[in-house]
Amino acid sequence: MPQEHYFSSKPASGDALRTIPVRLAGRTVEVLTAGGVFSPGHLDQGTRVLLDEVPAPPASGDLLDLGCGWGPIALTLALESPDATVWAVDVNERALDLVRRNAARLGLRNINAVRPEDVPPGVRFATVWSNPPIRIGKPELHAMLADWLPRLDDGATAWLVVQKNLGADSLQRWLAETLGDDADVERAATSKGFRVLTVTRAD
Ligand SMILES: C[S@@+](CC[C@H](N)C(=O)[O-])C[C@H]1O[C@@H](n2cnc3c(N)ncnc32)[C@H](O)[C@@H]1O
Repeated sequence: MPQEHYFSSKPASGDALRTIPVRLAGRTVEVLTAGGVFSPGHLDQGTRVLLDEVPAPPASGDLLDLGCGWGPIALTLALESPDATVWAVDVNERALDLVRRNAARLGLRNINAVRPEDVPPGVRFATVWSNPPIRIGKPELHAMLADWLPRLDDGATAWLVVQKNLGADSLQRWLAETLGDDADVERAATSKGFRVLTVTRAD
């Protein structure tokens, strides 16, 4: 059997549900998590750094959490921007199921938790927030970002958190080289061993 990762599409490992308390959008909420998804026992430290560093999201439009896991980023976007449409995208179907359940628990009706291929191709994003799946490997990560970042609206910004020891600086260079004049790539913050990178699409 192939080794299982948190990015398996159908995790085989135990799916016992558990609830954990997390602080999202300035309040403590109980969310459901399960084995076979990323960081099931607690809010990942990189995600915490991202959520502490980003400005308030746009109040309307389509907002993307790329690689949503059980949903801390998507839930935050939906709590902070109730009039926006939040796309929570992941290849892991158990993660998508957890996001749907967590949205229902919090009474949120503005989250679409879907596989990447199920986001209509015409949708453009007013922002992207992501703790991207570095461990899928560099070619796969680059391909994923090259697919999604050009879908930012003109002038819109993506916020990416990456562990410094897992190649944050080389990813920043790759983004700048690859996107060229189409986007401005910056290091917005460094905290607790993580970099927060921004990619702002040209107007
Ligand atoms: C580092 S985890 C972050 C999860 C969640 N956003 C959080 O902060 O806890 C990255 C997520 O990306 C997902 N992923 C892997 N490959 C992907 C792809 N090609 N497209 C979308 N998501 C992917 C993984 O399944 C995983 O849930």
